[in-house]
Amino acid sequence: MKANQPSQRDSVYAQPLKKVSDFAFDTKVADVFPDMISRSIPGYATIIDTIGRLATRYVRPNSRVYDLGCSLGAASLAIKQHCQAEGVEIIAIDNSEAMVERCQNYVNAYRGEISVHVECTDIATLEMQPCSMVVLNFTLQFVPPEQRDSIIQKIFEQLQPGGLLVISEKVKHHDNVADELLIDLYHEFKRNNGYSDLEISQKRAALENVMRLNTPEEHIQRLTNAGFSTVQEWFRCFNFTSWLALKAPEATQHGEK
Ligand SMILES: C[S@@+](CC[C@H](N)C(=O)[O-])C[C@H]1O[C@@H](n2cnc3c(N)ncnc32)[C@H](O)[C@@H]1O
Ligand SMILES: O=C(O)C(=O)C[C@]1(C(=O)O)C=C[C@@H](O)C=C1
Repeated sequence: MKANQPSQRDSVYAQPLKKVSDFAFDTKVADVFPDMISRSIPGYATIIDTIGRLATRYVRPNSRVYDLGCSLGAASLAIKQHCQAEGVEIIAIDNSEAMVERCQNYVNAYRGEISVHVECTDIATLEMQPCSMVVLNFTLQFVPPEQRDSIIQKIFEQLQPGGLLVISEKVKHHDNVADELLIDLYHEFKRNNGYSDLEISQKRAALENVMRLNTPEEHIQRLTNAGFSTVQEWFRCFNFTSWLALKAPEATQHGEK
């Protein structure tokens, strides 16, 4: 079974709860995560597949790739499946023990040239090494907002010239009409994927304190401030979006664009 394909059905919020606790990436969530994420993020399969395809273009031979907030390793496995470059190592990081343990099992099940090193660490304190590609697929939204700038800055500094960051996020909007419409369409998407109104509202309450969203403008500003020369949205559905951010190649790094 692939880390991005439905497994056990997600029923974490199916029964009425007396008190809805903060959402956590614990064993209950990790056990149903492939089903949860594929029914909760519009375009998830496309995003994962495209991360693999981008890897074939941007991952350099004898370089590292980081998958930050890897969960069960779906992005790492897509990169491993697509990328042909030699001497590549993927470093898959997550701070949930439950995710890391299961990710290791998924990764072990796949042979191939590219090795995947799975580690349980907070990405805020992770000491990164030079790399040619970094994936932050729906991870930064769970990191305390005050830590986000320095994480993006650290990624930029460790990326080799010409390197790629793929960052996907759920976003909010300043325009209330647009924000409410996109949230409403998103809830309709969830209902169409079999979630009840109770599941949708209990999960929304659980996420309120732990998933603090930025606007697209805030994300783009943060990436630009860090030094990325190209920031391009390549996927959007409702309030879910993904950008690619490129560090300029060496020859164009000093304003010679
Ligand atoms: C929505 S999931 C990411 C999905 C995954 N990237 C994928 O493509 O399937 C967010 C993940 O980020 C992890 N996470 C949240 N904050 C983190 C942090 N500070 N350091 C490392 N991992 C973190 C969570 O444990 C969770 O597994
Ligand atoms: O906003 C929601 O209701 C979600 O379910 C979103 C979201 C996410 O964006 O990461 C939240 C938790 C799970 O990781 C899967 C999806």
